[in-house]
Amino acid sequence: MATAHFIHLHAHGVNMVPEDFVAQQLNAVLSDMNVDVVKTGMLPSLSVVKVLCQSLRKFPVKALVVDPVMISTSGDILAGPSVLAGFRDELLPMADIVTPNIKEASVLLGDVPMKSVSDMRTAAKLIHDLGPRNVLVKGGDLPNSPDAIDIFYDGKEFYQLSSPRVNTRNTHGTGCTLASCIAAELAKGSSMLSAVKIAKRFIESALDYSRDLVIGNGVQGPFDHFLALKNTNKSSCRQDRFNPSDLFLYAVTDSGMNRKWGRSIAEAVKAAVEGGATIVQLREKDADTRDFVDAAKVCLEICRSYGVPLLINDRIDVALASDADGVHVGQSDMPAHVARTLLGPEKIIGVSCKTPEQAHQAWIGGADYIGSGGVYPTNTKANNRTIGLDGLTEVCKASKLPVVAIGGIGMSNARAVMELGVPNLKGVAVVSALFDRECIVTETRNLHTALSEAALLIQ
Ligand SMILES: Cc1ncc(COP(=O)(O)OP(=O)(O)O)c(N)n1
Ligand SMILES: Cc1ncsc1CCOP(=O)(O)O
Ligand SMILES: [Mg+2]
Repeated sequence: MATAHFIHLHAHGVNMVPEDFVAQQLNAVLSDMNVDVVKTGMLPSLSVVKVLCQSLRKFPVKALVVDPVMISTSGDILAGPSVLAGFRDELLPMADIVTPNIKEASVLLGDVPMKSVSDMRTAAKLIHDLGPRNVLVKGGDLPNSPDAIDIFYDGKEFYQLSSPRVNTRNTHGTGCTLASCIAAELAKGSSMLSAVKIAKRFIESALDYSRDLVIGNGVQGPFDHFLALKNTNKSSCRQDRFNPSDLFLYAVTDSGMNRKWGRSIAEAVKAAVEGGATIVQLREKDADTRDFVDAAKVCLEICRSYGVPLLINDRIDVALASDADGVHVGQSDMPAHVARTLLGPEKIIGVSCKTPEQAHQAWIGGADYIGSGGVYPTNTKANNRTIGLDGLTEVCKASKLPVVAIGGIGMSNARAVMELGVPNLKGVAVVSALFDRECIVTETRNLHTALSEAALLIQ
């Protein structure tokens, strides 16, 4: 079977489609189907812009995504001043979101300089004043920036969305894909900010996946949109990067407890996964860095053989050195967005949150899940405020991310936590009830059974 690649060619010539033919085509599609979302790409003339606006007035859609293609990433100028006037006067006021890169943002605003993230914010606001409901200024081409920073502005708040810059020549078509992905997510019912975040993460993953592709001889190569269909062994791009149901029974180790019971970290981890732990975190507060990395590598082999993800508490360096599946960070650890930049799109990032506001920030920062607690008082973490079942419920209800409950949870109360049945609550994280016990396998098995029974009740 031939491999399909979505190929964007550099412009070698342009053949304009007459505007009445474009009008006919739009009429044929928009009158025949209930189109929810329209996304525009390159619009070559003012008359085509006008035809499009007329059609959209006749057949209104739920969302219009405007990718103001005027200058390609490769620097080709794709639209002249009259098209620019059409964008400003007619199309942008109808748009639900417009997604200029920094060169396009500059041109839209009459060639203002765009040299910094602060310039991007100013531009987002000024473009918003032209009429679109939301603006995403893409900073992929911003010079001297180690990250790909985009500014999203919804008319009230600015959101700085950053992702690690993927070092590859295969960036051709990223702008079109981002806007198409936003359109697809909106059609599926996402909110605008969600759609933008999902699209950005898709681009990041696709760039990472395609970084070494060699297709054609252009300065830029195309990237591969079909990464999700490929069965790859590339560890940086596992198929199921994170499955929220993995949070069901989250075993968190403790070096003090292992010492007390005379066990190595690896022995403790092996027992927990044998008993049915669905995800493991190494929380080794007093381990030497070298020992920690070595132990993580051994634990990773054990966990991989059970198909269980292994995360590292606090230590991004140890996660990177051992190629663990991700990290868990708290409110005073490395911020999630920095961890994301360091670890890349495919690693799992969990963030501890006690409040809805922290949960919102974790989501903005690109986390995958939230650990919320202490639900009950605990001796395992000193000076940790207890939030109770009410605090947990509040976080779960507000969260856009899956949540795992933590703190003082064991056989006596795990059912009560699960039976809350609140949205997003996926499981419990446990330290002492598994690791400060004589037989870790038995304790894990019993807790797994109790949680499964409770989960059945709330279905
Ligand atoms: C799953 C999970 N949730 C919360 C925490 C606590 O993290 P943090 O607040 O950073 O505290 P420490 O564990 O680092 O002491 C966690 N580790 N895991
Ligand atoms: C790490 C952490 N974060 C909030 S509570 C807690 C400790 C949980 O340990 P235990 O399960 O023994 O109460
Ligand atoms: Mg921490």
